[in-house]
Amino acid sequence: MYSYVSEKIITNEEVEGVPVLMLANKQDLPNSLKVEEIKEIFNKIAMKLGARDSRVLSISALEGDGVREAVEWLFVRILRNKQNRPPILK
Ligand SMILES: Nc1nc2c(ncn2[C@@H]2O[C@H](COP(=O)(O)OP(=O)(O)OP(=O)(O)O)[C@@H](O)[C@H]2O)c(=O)[nH]1
Repeated sequence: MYSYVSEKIITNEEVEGVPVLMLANKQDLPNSLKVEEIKEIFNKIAMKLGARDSRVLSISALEGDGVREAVEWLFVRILRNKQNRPPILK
């Protein structure tokens, strides 16, 4: 169900070309879904995204692990987006 919904959202033509960052949170918990398992689910969706820039990162919001890397990944894409996808003024 979850992957069906996220697939419907990120393959929608209105978000075509928009980078996708999937965060595998709660990695500090022993029973959390591991990043490899999440990648397995996500890779099936990523195939439908073609050349879309996408990444799965392991984080723990509680302990802060991986948060900086995630924010930096987004920061770089936001800067690029400003040049490549300027806002449509209505
Ligand atoms: N152990 C751990 N707990 C976390 C982490 N991130 C969030 N939580 C806890 O998960 C609970 C739900 O967090 P919310 O921010 O409300 O997230 P949510 O999307 O509403 O709920 P979830 O489905 O649990 O993600 C809170 O008690 C958070 O403290 C994490 O990285 N590690």
